[in-house]
Amino acid sequence: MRLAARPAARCAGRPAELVHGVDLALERGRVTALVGASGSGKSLTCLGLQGLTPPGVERTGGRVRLDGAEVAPATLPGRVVATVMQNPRSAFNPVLTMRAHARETLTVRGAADGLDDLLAAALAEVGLPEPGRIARLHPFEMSGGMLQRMMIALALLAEVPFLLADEPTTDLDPLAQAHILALIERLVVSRGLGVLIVTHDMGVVARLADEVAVMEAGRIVETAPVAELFAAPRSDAARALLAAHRALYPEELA
Ligand SMILES: Nc1ncnc2c1ncn2[C@@H]1O[C@H](COP(=O)(O)OP(=O)(O)OP(=O)(O)O)[C@@H](O)[C@H]1O
Repeated sequence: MRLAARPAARCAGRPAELVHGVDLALERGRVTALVGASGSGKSLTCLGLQGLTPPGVERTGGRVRLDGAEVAPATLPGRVVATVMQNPRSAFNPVLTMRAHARETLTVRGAADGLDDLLAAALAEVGLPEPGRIARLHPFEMSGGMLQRMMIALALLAEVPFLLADEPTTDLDPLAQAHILALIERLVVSRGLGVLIVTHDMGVVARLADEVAVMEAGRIVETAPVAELFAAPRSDAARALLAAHRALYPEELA
C-alpha cells in the first residue's frame, strides 16, 4: 500500500507559502525520515498530509492518493494514519482513562467489542505490562515514555497502515528513546507499518530510515535512500545536517 501526498500551507491571509506543495510518498513496511532545520516545515507537512493545520495556518493544497486513488485527507486520521508526537501529553484528553481512549479509537474503527482483550494485546505489544492497571490510568498518572507507548498502542488498535511520528523521542530520556525506536523498528517488520519519522537526529535516521527527504524553507530539496544520503549528500541542507551531527558525535557515521 502506498500513500502519496502533496501538502501545501501558508500563513492565514498572507501570500507567502510556508510549505510549497511537497511530494511525499510512504510505503507499507518502509521508514521515510523527514529531516531539516528548525522551521523548515516538517511539522506542517506532517499535519497537512492529514488535512490538518494549526491555528493561523491555512492549507493551500494537499491532494492525497492511496494506492493511486484520491482520498480526502480529513478521512485519514484514525483510519489510515495514526500520529505519535513529540509531546504525547497534549494528544490525550486529560479527563479520560487509557481505557476510554482505547474505546474511542476502536469506535472509529467500528470495532468496540472485545475492548479489554484488544487493549491488553496492544499494551503487551508495546511493552506496557499490567493492562488492568494501565487501563485505569489518566494521562497525568503516566510518564512521557509510557504515553508514547500508549500512542503507539492506540495506533495498533486502530489497525492503521501508516504511522506519522513527529520527533517521537525528543522529550524522552535515552533509555526510553531507545525503547521507542526499537518498538517502531519492530512494528515496521511485524505489522508492515509504513512510517514517516520527523527527526533532527541523524543517528535515528541512520538506524531506522530506508529513505530520507530533506526539507529547507518549506520545500523538499533532496530525497535519497539513506545510505546514498550519508555517502554523498547533494543538497546544502543535507550536508549541513550531516556536518552538524558529525561534529557532535565524531565517533559515529565515520
Ligand atoms: N501556527 C502557526 N502560525 C504561523 N506560522 C506558523 C505556525 N506554525 C508554524 N508556522 C511557521 O511555519 C514554518 C514551518 O514550521 P514547522 O513547525 O512546520 O517547522 P519544523 O521544521 O517542524 O520545525 P521544528 O523542527 O522546530 O519543529 C515556520 O516558519 C513556522 O514559523
